[in-house]
Amino acid sequence: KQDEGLAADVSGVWVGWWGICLGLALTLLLIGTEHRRNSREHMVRESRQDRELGARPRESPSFHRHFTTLTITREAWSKHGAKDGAVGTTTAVTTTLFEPSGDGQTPQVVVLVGAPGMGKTMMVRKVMVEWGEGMLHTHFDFVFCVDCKAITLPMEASVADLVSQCCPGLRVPAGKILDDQKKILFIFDGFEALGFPLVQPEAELSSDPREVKPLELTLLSLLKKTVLPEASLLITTRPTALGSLGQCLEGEHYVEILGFSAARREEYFHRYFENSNKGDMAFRFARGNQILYSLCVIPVMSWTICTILEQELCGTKNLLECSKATTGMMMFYLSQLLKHRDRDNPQVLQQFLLQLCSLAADGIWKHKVLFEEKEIKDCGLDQPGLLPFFLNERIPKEGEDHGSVYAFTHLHLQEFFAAMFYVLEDDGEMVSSLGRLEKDVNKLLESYSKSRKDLNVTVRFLFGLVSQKSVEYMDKTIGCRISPQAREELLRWLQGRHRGLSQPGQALKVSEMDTFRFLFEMNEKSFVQSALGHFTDLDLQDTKLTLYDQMALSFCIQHWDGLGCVTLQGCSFHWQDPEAELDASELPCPIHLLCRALRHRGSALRVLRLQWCRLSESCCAELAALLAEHPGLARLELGDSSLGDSSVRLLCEGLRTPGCRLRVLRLRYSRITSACCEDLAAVLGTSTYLEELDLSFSEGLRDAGVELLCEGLQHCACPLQTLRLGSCRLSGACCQALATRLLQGPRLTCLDLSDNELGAHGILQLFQQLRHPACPLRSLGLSVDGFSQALLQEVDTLRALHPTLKIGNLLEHDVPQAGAMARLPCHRGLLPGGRKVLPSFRRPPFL
Ligand SMILES: Nc1ncnc2c1ncn2[C@@H]1O[C@H](COP(=O)(O)OP(=O)(O)OP(=O)(O)O)[C@@H](O)[C@H]1O
Repeated sequence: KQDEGLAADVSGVWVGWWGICLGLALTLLLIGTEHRRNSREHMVRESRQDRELGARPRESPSFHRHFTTLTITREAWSKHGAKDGAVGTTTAVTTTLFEPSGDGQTPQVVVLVGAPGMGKTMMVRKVMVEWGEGMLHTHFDFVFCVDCKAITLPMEASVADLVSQCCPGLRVPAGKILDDQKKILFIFDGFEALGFPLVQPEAELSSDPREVKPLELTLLSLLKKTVLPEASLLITTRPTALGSLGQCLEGEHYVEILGFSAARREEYFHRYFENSNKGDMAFRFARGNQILYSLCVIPVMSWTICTILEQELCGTKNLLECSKATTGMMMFYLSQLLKHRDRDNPQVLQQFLLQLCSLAADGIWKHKVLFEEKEIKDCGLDQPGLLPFFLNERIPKEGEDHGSVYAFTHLHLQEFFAAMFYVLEDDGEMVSSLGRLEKDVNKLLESYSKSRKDLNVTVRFLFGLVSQKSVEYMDKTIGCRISPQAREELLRWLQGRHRGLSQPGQALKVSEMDTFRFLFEMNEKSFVQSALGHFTDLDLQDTKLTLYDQMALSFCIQHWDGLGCVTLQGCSFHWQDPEAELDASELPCPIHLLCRALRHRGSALRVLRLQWCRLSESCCAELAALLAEHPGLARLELGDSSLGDSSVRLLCEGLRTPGCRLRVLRLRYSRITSACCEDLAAVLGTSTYLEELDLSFSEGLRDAGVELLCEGLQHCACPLQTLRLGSCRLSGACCQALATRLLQGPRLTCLDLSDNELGAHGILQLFQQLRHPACPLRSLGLSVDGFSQALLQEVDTLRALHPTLKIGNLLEHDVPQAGAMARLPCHRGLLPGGRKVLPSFRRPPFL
């Protein structure tokens, strides 16, 4: 319903770009010397009037505010085909259209080429506004704009009639205006829509602006310059019509619109949304989804996304709840694309789409984005009423003898149609001329799993298309039938692929991010439950999680009841492009979505591993809230150089709450100092659950920190069994405090002090306590390789007293992945003195 409402709401916008009548059938805009100011003002008003948003004038911003500069290439085309060699890419400001080119010549005829929705009409409007305001193109006194999409034929008129008819109040006779040809610019917008034959005998054409002829001849005379040969022309066209246009023109200059550059995409979003917060939010959303962001190069796609997000923001005020994943946006785009087609015969569209999708899929399998004219014809796609919406004609290079070649406007559009190929209902009558491609979903999925990672986007769209919502939307809004049959195959494939990846006897884990993306595209709770119900672990290591990924992950976690263990070691959580200039202070903490999902009712989470994730303080506050609310969470592993005292203090708040039942807390490789140890000691003193505390490799902890921790250990309720302080740059100074607590903390069975320089005296202090028969310790971590003979003898004595006691290096090496190594406090694991942060693996075995 919402979708329908949205489509109805914005229908006005599409009127503009799909070339349905904007107003007058033929718009001629005119300025004469004596009327210049009045006429210009009038035209500026006209051009600026935002017809696009006519449906909602309240929100209608000025044309200037909306217009975003486009990137163009000059002379990308020539009559004989695409130019060889480098093509200059310029950021277009309209002034450049009629500026002298490299050879110093001012172009008289400019052809503006662009795929549908690339912004040709917008560019024309910009030209008119700028000229009308007297800012640009001031060498023209008269500008006439012909909207080719709205011309109704037949009709007879001379050029002078056209001028007079459109400007009835003009006191200067039209004939007089036309005398000074050089001062006139004619704009033909949407040349491809001219529905008349362009080949006419020269003799039929007019050379006199006052001569009355059928309108098609009058217009053709203007294009072929048999009349007003010194007037300038600006012609916009989709690539499809370039061939026929080239036959009419002489000495033309070609300019191709390439769309929005990266910077302009961001600018467009901010221009679209009046409210800068909303603009930021919407852009962040699009930026966080690589497919959408890439599609935003096409202005109308940017518009599509903004329009949908605007609606979402009205409803939820928060795009994090936006369920419109990529497929949803594409379907909306498609629905608008086909809005004004003839709906009388839906079978024609279904048949056309079947052929189009078959072509797209065939291309995707063969890594092919260009299609020859023959293929298009063989498939029956050469239908003028439909083809130009989907495929753009490219003119071959000089010397190439095959006909024109065609391409989809964007690779992701081809991928979308390729996915549709697998699910579009076929009434059996269609005889595919491609014929070769099998509609076999399993083959697609298997190839993707094995080697064809490039099929990822196609598979993603496939999941999106078979959702219940999509099937209904496509049927109702577009009139095209999708079969949800493939759902079963998709489900079996998802269940099977991770089973294969999990080791026998180990927990069944999901370790591919794309699974979550697929499930998010489908967006069905029950499907997630069926797909993930058998798995217990999630393990994504060293993955860069975009905002889209986080949304997908969080959606799946919320509906994954059996999820017990989450390992996201070395992952990064991006809410925006790291290089973006957007203010990040307003953003929720990077793991907000994850924590929110993990808190869902019925969550079976026991273990959460987030080492090497560079978590900020605000993340620790979120984790504290999670600890407080999630009594099932038993093990939390964090740690890297971003974890400091204030972060640990925040965590301690969560640890002290009655709801927290954490048993194991690992805070390794951190920056913590003795400053936060009082808080940790308080936790040790009060928690009745915490059994293991691991602060290994936290080099700022030092002896003072350990002494403070020992205060907590003395409480008789302290259930701590394992305390790991390996590689914390401790000296013998902390040994007295530790030795005393060895007997007081009745449950402490493992103390790891490996890779610290405790000195013989400190070690002997510990050994002395170990001799006591009541000492519960079973493992003592020490670096024994430098032990003196006397110390070794002590070890033997202790072993005789406690045969099960282990003394030796206990450091556990959860060495981070290659990428995460760079995030260590000191580069490449070396401290300033050359000492290794990560201890050597070459340790002697336990004594
Ligand atoms: N420069 C721009 N600045 C802001 N928005 C733009 C710009 N260009 C295009 N758009 C958006 O894209 C939509 C389509 O643009 P436009 O109608 O100019 O495309 P077109 O190339 O003329 O398409 P068609 O070939 O279908 O006529 C516009 O209605 C507008 O929403």
